[in-house]
Amino acid sequence: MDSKSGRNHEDGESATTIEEKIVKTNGEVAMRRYSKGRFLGKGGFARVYEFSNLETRKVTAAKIVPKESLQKSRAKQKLMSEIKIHRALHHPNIVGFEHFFEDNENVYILLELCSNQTMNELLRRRKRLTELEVQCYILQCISAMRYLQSHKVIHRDLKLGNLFLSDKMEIKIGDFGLAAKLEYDGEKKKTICGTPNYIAPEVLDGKTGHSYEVDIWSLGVITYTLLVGKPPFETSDVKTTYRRIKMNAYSFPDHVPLSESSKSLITRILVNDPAKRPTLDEIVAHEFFHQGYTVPKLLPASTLACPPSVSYLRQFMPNAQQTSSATQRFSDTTPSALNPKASLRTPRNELMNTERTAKIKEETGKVLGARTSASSSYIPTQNGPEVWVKKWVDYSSKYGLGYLLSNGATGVFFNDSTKIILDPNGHRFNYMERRGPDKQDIIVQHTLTEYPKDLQKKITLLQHFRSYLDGDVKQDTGLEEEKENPTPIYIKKWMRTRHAIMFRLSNKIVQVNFQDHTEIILSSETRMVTYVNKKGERTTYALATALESTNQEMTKRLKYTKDILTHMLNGPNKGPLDEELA
Ligand SMILES: Nc1ncnc2c1ncn2[C@@H]1O[C@H](COP(=O)(O)OP(=O)(O)OP(=O)(O)O)[C@@H](O)[C@H]1O
Repeated sequence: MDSKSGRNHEDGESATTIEEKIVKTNGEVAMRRYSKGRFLGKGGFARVYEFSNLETRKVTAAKIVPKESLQKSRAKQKLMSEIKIHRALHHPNIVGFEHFFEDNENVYILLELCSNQTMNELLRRRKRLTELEVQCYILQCISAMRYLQSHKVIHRDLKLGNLFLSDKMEIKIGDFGLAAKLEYDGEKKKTICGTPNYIAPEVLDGKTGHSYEVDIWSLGVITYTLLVGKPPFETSDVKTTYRRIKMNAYSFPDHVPLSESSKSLITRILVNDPAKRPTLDEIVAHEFFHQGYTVPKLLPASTLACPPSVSYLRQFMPNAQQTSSATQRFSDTTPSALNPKASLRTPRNELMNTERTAKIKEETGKVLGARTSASSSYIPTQNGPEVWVKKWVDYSSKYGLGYLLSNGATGVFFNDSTKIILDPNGHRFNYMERRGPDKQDIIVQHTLTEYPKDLQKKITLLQHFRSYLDGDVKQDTGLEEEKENPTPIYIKKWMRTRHAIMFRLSNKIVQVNFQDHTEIILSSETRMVTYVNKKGERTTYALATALESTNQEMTKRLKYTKDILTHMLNGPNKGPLDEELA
């Protein structure tokens, strides 16, 4: 095999066509062309790009190693060994090896594309993971490690940066640059290799040689790092880290709530004598993985940015008894994961108090208004509206309006006028898009575990809004059967004025929340008005009675509501009460 690259741009970083020359068995020569796309990352010598096969359109990750870097025979040897070992491996939790070729300048290794980066980036975003997530990821690693052992392969560099995540959120072990294939069972390797934080003590010792147990050690370090947020032996210099590894000097920090079973598993694995470490089968049998609930095979993509919601966690638990205790622990171990970009999440109970809101505004400079609706603590009267907007956050400077309805559903009205409404139990959602000549909302239902790829960004945003707004609702929703809801209630329209924000719901309810915390909720169908006064007291009237009421505070706001509605329907037209309410 041979190839040549036909560059469109000289810098070699922009759009380029790479040609692979294929010599067939009958001597005929054919060309396979790839378009070199997005830069994915770089390692020691390699740069990795997205490659799409121009004929089949298949997209892969291409590791490009310049031949210049392979001049030393050791480097060449290492690359050949990586290719030889990796190409023979086929397992759902190992990065797929497609094939490799070379041209005059580079060696190209085409690998299965892992579009969700590595566990390194995941942990950077999330700070640390919940126990359920760690169980799910570690079990996938073990599945791949069992396969590696059955093929006599020691990876020798298992670390977060070599645990890739596919678009389906599967773990894929990659980078076989330091891997070794044993010739016979019981063979010991002597070469010192590995990454400082994850390196096993017997590798540092270098006397006795090492085997599969080094990967088990790294798995212990990975488990600790995912749960605690940093590696157990980490220090500012490599020598001290090595000293700590040799002395087995690590501890569990007090500020991170960890279950006894997780600590017990880590302690069992991180023992300096490799012969005393558990086997993969013993690890799987450890109580950490047997807590009376089912560990999910895969996690939703939303967990790339936010911890799984309590209602999501509940799906994996067989009965309410176990649910409450296990969910509690998951929540306790859940960090307040702030997405560095959106920074919407706040601790429970503090949600949207003035100080906190001010801080968020300061942090993001984006949130224009956020407060708890005065009605949030009120139970509707018999005649009151069935559903109203309980909390909202205006992030339309960037993405849209997020809101929580009184029935526990979370929704987003995106700036592109598409809408999402997520069921209270956090599983099913409806996506609304205005299509067709009459611009009607077309509603399509999906689940958070299965939805079209192009909705991923919107789902991540929905999760952010949900974590921010849904501080305490999830615990109240119970474990009721999920029902398909053919007519979801969601915000169809909204607007802001100087004094108020107005929502129009799909069930024709109009709600106006005023700056002074009063609210009008108007149901055109039942012709009822609910008024929430400055003290938060709520009263429901028939519309005719309300219009004739002597309660000036209410009638003024009712009139203002009418004006806003007129404004919305007829375009800008400053309401007469605008000045009065200022
Ligand atoms: N299959 C893949 N899918 C998506 N991105 C990838 C893939 N393989 C590698 N990358 C990206 O390229 C970066 C470098 O890849 P890799 O770690 O394999 O290179 P390396 O030279 O072997 O690195 P190291 O110096 O860690 O041994 C990764 O951190 C990742 O960001």
